[in-house]
Amino acid sequence: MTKGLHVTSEIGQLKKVCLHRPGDELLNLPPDELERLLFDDVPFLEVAQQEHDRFAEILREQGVEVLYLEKLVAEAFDAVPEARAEFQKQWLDEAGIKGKMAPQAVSELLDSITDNFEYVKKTMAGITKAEVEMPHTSSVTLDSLVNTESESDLIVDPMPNLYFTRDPFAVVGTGVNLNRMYSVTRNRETLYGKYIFKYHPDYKDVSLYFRRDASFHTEGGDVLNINEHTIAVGISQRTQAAAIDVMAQNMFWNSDSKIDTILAFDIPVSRAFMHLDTVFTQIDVDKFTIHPAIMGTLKVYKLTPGKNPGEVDITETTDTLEHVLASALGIDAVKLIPCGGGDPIAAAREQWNDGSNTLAVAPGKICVYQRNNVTNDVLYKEGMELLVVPSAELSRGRGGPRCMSMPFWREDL
Ligand SMILES: NC(=[NH2+])NCCC[C@H](N)C(=O)O
Repeated sequence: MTKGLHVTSEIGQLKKVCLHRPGDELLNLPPDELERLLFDDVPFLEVAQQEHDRFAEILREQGVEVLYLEKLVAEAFDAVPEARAEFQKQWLDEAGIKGKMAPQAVSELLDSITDNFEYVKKTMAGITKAEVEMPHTSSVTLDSLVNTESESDLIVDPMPNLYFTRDPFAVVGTGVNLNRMYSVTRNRETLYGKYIFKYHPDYKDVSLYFRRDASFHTEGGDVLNINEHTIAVGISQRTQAAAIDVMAQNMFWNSDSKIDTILAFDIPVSRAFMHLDTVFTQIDVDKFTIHPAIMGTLKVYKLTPGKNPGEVDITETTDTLEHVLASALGIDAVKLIPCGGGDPIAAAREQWNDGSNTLAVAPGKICVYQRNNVTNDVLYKEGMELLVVPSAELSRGRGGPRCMSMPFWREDL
């Protein structure tokens, strides 16, 4: 199969996608730390894995090659053995390990894992105190004296949100935004992308349009590929307007990107609408599923290259969502299909469980969560072909089929 990345729409036939199979990180989720770790409940891992395996199988049945994040990182380390030590140093720096002796003890634990695939999964899972042998020499630190209440059984936090591969990086055209993420807990996830796009034989030559050491934060759930020249980006809880300025500079002026229009959608800042793709996703050439709460007039800013190198022109449009999307796609009209079929209670419930967060494998053929039966019924009646993903456990992390996938290759429309 071809090397590199190629994504110029949200709906062109999906050929390759990157997933992460939920792993032991979900066993290390302390119930009293859920909010900080951006989770709403503790999923039952075995069932979450079964559901996820079914999701992957559904994609393979559609002719999609399924890549796993953890495997890509291991392949990068297999290809360039020195990369693992470089990664480990950075991973340790960002792991938030407290105490004098603990970093060394954790490092030794990781070094004892020879197989790169097992090693990568361990760096994702988190590390408990019981797993490392701490030397008995004094390990008192000011932090351990002062913050006695923050004693945790974990030395290193798990990364429970990793199965939402949509967010740490975002493929645009033939390049990628390697994100700096909003939260400390999720920002550690971007390290895996860094090592894939630096060392993996198939992906090391792609252009980066954003970097994880940027001053502003952005996440892939906010980036929608409208066509080869246009992306939509949410200004949201997760993506700052200033991050979009950086993207525009890099895409318009400092790279091989074909993007010459960025539409910045200013959406309300809230947990339920954390990313643009929690309020709408494209499902067909002229159809989107949306959360009704976002309907009506929306502030949208259009960024395009200015006359002189390095200049970006910005205009503000205040138009309906339908008009903005139709003109971006270059078509007469788009149809917005509301989550919950217009019933406010069903809409709120099903949006909470990612009823508007669909993944198109081809125009009109979409992966949806099984539990959102009201919305799914509406989509079915609109003529969509539904690929139904079981969702009792996966949905507890607040992300749906789009959040759980990062397309690496789609056919052009
Ligand atoms: N693209 C998305 N909508 N991703 C959803 C991510 C959910 C995750 N628990 C978070 O808060 O970050």
